Amino acid sequence: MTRALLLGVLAALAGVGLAGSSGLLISRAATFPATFLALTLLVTTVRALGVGRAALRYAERLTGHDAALKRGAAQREALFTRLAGFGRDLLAHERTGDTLARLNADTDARQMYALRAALPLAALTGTLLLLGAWLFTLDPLLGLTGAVPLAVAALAVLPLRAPMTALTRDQVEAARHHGTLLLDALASSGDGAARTALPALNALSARLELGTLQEAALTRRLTAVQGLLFTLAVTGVLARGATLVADGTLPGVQFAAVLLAVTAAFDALAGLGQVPAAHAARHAALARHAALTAVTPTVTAPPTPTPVPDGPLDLHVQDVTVLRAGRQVLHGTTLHLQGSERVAVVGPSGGGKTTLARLLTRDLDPAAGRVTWGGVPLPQLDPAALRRNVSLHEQDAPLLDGTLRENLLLANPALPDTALQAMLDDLHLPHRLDDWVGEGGTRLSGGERARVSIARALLKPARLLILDEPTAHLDQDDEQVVLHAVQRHLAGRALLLLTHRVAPLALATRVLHLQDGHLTPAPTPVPAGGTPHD
Ligand SMILES: Nc1ncnc2c1ncn2[C@@H]1O[C@H](COP(=O)(O)OP(=O)(O)OP(=O)(O)O)[C@@H](O)[C@H]1O
Repeated sequence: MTRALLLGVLAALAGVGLAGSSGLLISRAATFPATFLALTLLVTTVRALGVGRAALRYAERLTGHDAALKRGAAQREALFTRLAGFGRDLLAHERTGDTLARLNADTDARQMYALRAALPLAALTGTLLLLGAWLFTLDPLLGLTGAVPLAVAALAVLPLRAPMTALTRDQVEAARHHGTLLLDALASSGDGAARTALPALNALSARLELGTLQEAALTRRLTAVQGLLFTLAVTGVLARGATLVADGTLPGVQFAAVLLAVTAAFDALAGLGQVPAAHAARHAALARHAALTAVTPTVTAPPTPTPVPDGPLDLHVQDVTVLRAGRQVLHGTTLHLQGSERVAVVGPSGGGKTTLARLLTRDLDPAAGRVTWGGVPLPQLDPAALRRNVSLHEQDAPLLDGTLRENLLLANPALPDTALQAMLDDLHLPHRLDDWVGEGGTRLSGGERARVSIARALLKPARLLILDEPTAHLDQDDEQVVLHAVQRHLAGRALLLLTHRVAPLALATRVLHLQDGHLTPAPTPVPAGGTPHD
C-alpha cells in the first residue's frame, strides 16, 4: 500500500508538472522566434510527463487495488473462519442478510479505506507541499495566493465530517436492514411474507434514496466552495504574477507555467469529498467486527486437537444433560454405538432426537456428562475432523442453490458423475446432474429434496450415518425405495436413525425410546398408539 501511496503522490505531481511545463512550452514558443531544437527539451518534458502521469496513475491503481484486494481476501477468510466457528448456531446470532453484509459491504469498507481516504490525502499533501515550496521560492506572496486557497479548499472538507459521518452511518444501517429484510422476505415468500415486508422495504429504499440525495447536496456544497477558492487562487496568481512580470522579477514564460500548475494542482482535491464517508463506513464496519469478535461460539476447537481414533466406531454418550434456550432437553441420556450397529431412536416431537444428533456432530456440547469417540472426549477432537467421520441427513434437508452435481459433490468432491448418477437412479430421482435445484432446493418437491439430501448423506464416506426423519416427506412406495437404498449403502458403518415412522425401524437392530430426556429400550415391536406412526 505504501508503494501505491507513493505512486499516487507522483501521479498528482506529474499532473501539476505537465500543466506547468505545457505553460512554459506554449509561452516560450509564442514569445521567442525559437528554433525547433531550442524547444526540444520542453517538448520532450511535456510528452514525458503526459505519458508518465498516465503510467503512474495506472501503476498506482494496479498496486493500490492489488494490495487492497489482497488485504480484503485475508479479512474475508478470517471472517469466514470466524463465522464457520459458529456452525449451525450461526443464525442464532446472525441473520442471513447480516452475514452477507459482513462479507461484502463491511469488508469492502475496510479494504478500500486506504484507496478512498489515505490515497487522496497523500496526493493532496504531496502536491500542496511541492507547489507551495516552488511558489514561495519564486515569490512569497505568489506562494500565498496560489497555495493558501488550495489548502483552504482541502480544509473545507472538515465541516462535512460530522454530517457525512452521520449520513454514512445511517446509510450503512439502512442498507444492512434492507438486505436482511429482503433476504428474510424472499426466503419465506411462500407464506406471503414478501408482501408483508413490502412497506418496510419501501421505507428503507426511500431512506436510502434520501441519503444519496443528501450526500450529493453536501458534495455539491463542497464543490461550490472549492470552485470559489479555485477562482480566488487563479485571480490572485494572475494579479500577483502580472505585477512580477511587469517589474521583471518573474520571466513571462514562467508565469504561464505557474498559472497552469496552480490550476492543475486543484485536481488533487478530487476524491477528497469521499474521505469522511470512507472513514465513517470503515469505523462502522470495525465496530461490527469487534461486536462479532466479542461473541464466543458455543463450540470451539482445542488448540492442539487429538486425531479422531481409527478403527471401528466406538461412540459413547455418557449420562449427558443438554440445555436448549435454558430448558433441559436431554437429561441422564446414555447411548453406546459400536462398529456397524444400527440403532433407531423414536420419541415424541420435541423430545430431543435432533438434539441428540447435534450432540454427536458437536454442534452442541452437553451441560453435564460427556460424549467420547474411541474413549476420547469430543471436545478434544477437531470439530471439522469429527464431522468428516459423521454423515448427517437433516430433517429439513438443506440444499445449496446450485446443480444437483454440486450438491452431491459436497459429500465427496472426488466422486465421478457415474457414481452420482447411480445414486440418483437408486433413489428413483428422475433428474440430471446438471439440473439446478434453486435456492434451498425450491425447484424440487419436498420428497425430492429429502432424497437428494439422503443421496448426499449416503455418498459421504463416514463411519457414522445419522438419518433424521429420512422418510418424513415420502409416500409409501418412495419410502420403500429409500429404505432399500439405505440398506444397500450401510456396509461397514454404524447407523443412527431418528424417526417417528414405523417402516424405517426395519433397518434397525436396536430401537430406543427417547422421552423426558431419557433413552430407554423400546418394547419390540414399537408400541401401537405410541409415538411412532405410519
Ligand atoms: N436452536 C434451538 N434453540 C433453542 N431451542 C431449541 C433449538 N432447537 C430445538 N430446540 C428445542 O429443543 C427441544 C428438542 O428439539 P428437537 O428438535 O431435538 O426435538 P425432536 O425430537 O427432534 O423433535 P421433532 O421430532 O419434532 O423433530 C424442543 O423443545 C425445541 O423447542
